[in-house]
Amino acid sequence: MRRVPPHARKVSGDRSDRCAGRVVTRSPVASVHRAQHRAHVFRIPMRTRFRGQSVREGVLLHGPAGWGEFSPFPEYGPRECARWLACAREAAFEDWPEPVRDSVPVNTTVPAVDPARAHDMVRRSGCGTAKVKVAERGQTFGDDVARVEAVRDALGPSGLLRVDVNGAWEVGEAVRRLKRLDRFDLEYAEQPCATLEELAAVRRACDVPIAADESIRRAEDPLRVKAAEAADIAVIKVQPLGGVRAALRVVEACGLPAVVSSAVETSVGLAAGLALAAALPSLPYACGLGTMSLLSGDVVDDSLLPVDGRLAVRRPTVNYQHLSAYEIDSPQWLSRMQEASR
Ligand SMILES: O=C(O)CCC(=O)c1ccccc1C(=O)O
Ligand SMILES: [Mg+2]
Repeated sequence: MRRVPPHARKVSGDRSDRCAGRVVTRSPVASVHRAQHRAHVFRIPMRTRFRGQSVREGVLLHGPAGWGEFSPFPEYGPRECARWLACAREAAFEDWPEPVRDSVPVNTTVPAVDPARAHDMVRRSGCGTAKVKVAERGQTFGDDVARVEAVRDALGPSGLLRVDVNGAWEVGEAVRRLKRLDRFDLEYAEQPCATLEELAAVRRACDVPIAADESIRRAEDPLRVKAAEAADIAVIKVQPLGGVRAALRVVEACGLPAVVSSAVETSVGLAAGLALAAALPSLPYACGLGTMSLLSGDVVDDSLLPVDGRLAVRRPTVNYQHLSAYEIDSPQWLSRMQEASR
């Protein structure tokens, strides 16, 4: 008999009656109606603006295997959203791979805030690795240098410091800027340019290791990164890749070391990323799963907050009292989920 892994065990069975079941049927009217009973739309304010957003919204699904989160970013269309939904359904109805470790190292994520705030955020996080957002719209490269300098100061010389450019730079600009930022000793640079070809060119021209994020998360073929010699590291997000098992297959096929990273989810969504990070045969880098502190609240008791830079592997359970504080009535979200399931 197959053993049910601890994180796939049924959660707080008491309310499962009103939450179990699938959202999808052939009839849009029936399925949206049904979804209203089984899906919970949430809206949680962020502590700091991140990626131009000040709230995080999505849908939580409850099934026999546990809770799943469907929280695609606003700009994602139905085709991309289908993979995010597959991740939520896997969490609610299927099982996850067995963990091979009981904790996962994480980085703290520093949004495009001023240097004093960045310093403070890193110190409070307790993490020895920080990822700093740079190239924010409306800011200058001088702002980036000041933030990176503050974060290096907060980490001390033994800390690891990575930057995330979200594809904003041209090749020449990226090479010059990464060389300047490398004064603060960069562990790697995430998505310095938008395309694979540009990433490959930057990688050839500078010593800073390159990580691919959008080139995997938003690509038709996430495996092209390896063939294009565009990156040293693959940033892996479970929702955009269609779930824990699908993401595990991407990691295996692409053959690059993986950094499992969040999409700034509640602890329900983070738990899926944590399950992947826990199951990977090798985990040489800290993961980007330390994002709970970017949200002003959570839907579980036992929030996935790192302690001493590590997340203990577990799967927290939704607390309906916490959920009710953030639950909203949103037909738009239910139809978004509906469209993703076609
Ligand atoms: O990797 C991390 O440290 C946190 C996750 C993160 O940065 C992120 C979160 C939501 C959307 C995009 C990104 C990104 O890596 O670009
Ligand atoms: Mg990124």
